[in-house]
Amino acid sequence: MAETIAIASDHAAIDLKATLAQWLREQGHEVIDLGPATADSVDYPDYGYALAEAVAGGRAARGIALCGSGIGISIAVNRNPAVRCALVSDNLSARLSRQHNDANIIAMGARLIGVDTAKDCVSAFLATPFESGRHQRRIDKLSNPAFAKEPA
Ligand SMILES: O=C(CO)[C@H](O)[C@H](O)[C@H](O)COP(=O)(O)O
Repeated sequence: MAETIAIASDHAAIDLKATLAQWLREQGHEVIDLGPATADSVDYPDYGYALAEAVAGGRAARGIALCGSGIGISIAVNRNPAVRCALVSDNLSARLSRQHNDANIIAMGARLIGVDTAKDCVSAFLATPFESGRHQRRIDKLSNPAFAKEPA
């Protein structure tokens, strides 16, 4: 199913961002590229916050966050309470981010994984449904920490 997908990076992942954006468009998805547009050094929070807002505000159904390791931009987007971003590095972690965590953004590190692995992660992220059930209860606790219980 074609979706609107927002994508953002820092300078370290600009080539991977362009490759994934083109590949997703070839599959019929609408891609909102939130930048950066050049390889000049930038700060990942600037782009991560814009990506989080695009997904949280409904402009995009899902998001892809990229930086050198994926760590910095995943921290940035997860500061938005409507975001559940998972840092993934293979097909299984991408699938689990959907099945168990209902992730609406995945983050990947362009300096850590290759293009084929990144595409595999994105394919799994887009194709895998949320399993709900017990996982919904846990996600509810992420949305509202007041639902959480004192650990026994
Ligand atoms: O956030 C990161 C590390 O946790 C990312 O890998 C960044 O892309 C990285 O810090 C950028 O580093 P650079 O030396 O400024 O290219």
